[in-house]
Amino acid sequence: MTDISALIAGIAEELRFADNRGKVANYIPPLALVPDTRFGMAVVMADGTVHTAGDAEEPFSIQSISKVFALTLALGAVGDQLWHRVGREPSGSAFHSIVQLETEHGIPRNPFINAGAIVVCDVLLGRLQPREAIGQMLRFVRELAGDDTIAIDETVARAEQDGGFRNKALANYMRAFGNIEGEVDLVLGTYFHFCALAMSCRQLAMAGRFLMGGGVSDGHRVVTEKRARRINALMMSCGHYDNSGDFAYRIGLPGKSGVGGGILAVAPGIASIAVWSPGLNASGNSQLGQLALERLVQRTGWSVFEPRLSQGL
Ligand SMILES: NC(=O)CC[C@H](N)C(=O)O
Repeated sequence: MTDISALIAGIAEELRFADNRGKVANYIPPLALVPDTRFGMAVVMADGTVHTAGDAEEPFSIQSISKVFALTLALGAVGDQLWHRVGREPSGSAFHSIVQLETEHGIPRNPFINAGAIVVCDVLLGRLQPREAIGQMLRFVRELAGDDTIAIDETVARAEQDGGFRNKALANYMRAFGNIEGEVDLVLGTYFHFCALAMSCRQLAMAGRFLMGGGVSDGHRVVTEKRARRINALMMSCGHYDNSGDFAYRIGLPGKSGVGGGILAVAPGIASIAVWSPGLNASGNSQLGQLALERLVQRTGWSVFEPRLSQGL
């Protein structure tokens, strides 16, 4: 039996003095203030045991990782109807790219790029007021994590509302194609509040349990097994923007990153994993977070592409 606590403590120690730490995002001013020396990791095993290392209890801005929770809520609200308005293919483009929207008639490639997540928010607002949708999201992640202290960082939400010019362009552009139905400001306000959720590695790994557990978290069914499998498939193919292929190649787990430097990764049936290191690579994914996950899967054999001997292969 591998000692997971010792394993991740070892990885945290190895990466402590890494010199290629990536660059902290600065286009959202409050994110630029986070020191690049922060590093946290949390692993929740299928049996419920939790292992943490480094700054695993410190909340950080989960940013695009919220797109996983928003997608889950939207699928719950409208089911497969969602796929009329957003695709399921990797974009091969940057997270905030606009280029494909012109030739693809305002239909974003997938729900994990900004354009796709903005459409997902618009879908949620088809049934709820922004305040209700934000409240629903907060209740959802609190329940998934089993932790009522999770909050939204209003400073981050406001900073994105004050800047966020690319997101405004994306939303307006999609509105021109008829793929945003609500008021652009309200849709974006909701989107920015989702992105501004602050969670620690422990809270995030706890919240990811339903994706590890075939849709079940802590004995409660959150989504069907089929839906959990499909969300994992989207995370594998699209969770890291134009870096998704490389993430699958190196790590081999469904994962979703955010520009706050967090990554949620899922080893189905085995573990839910969160890692945080604020420095980003050129595609906007945590540089050391990916390296830490790569080392973890190399040492545990948790990649989904690993032959599972227990299944008689
Ligand atoms: N990749 C990300 O985490 C991007 C999210 C960020 N809030 C944005 O919209 O730009």
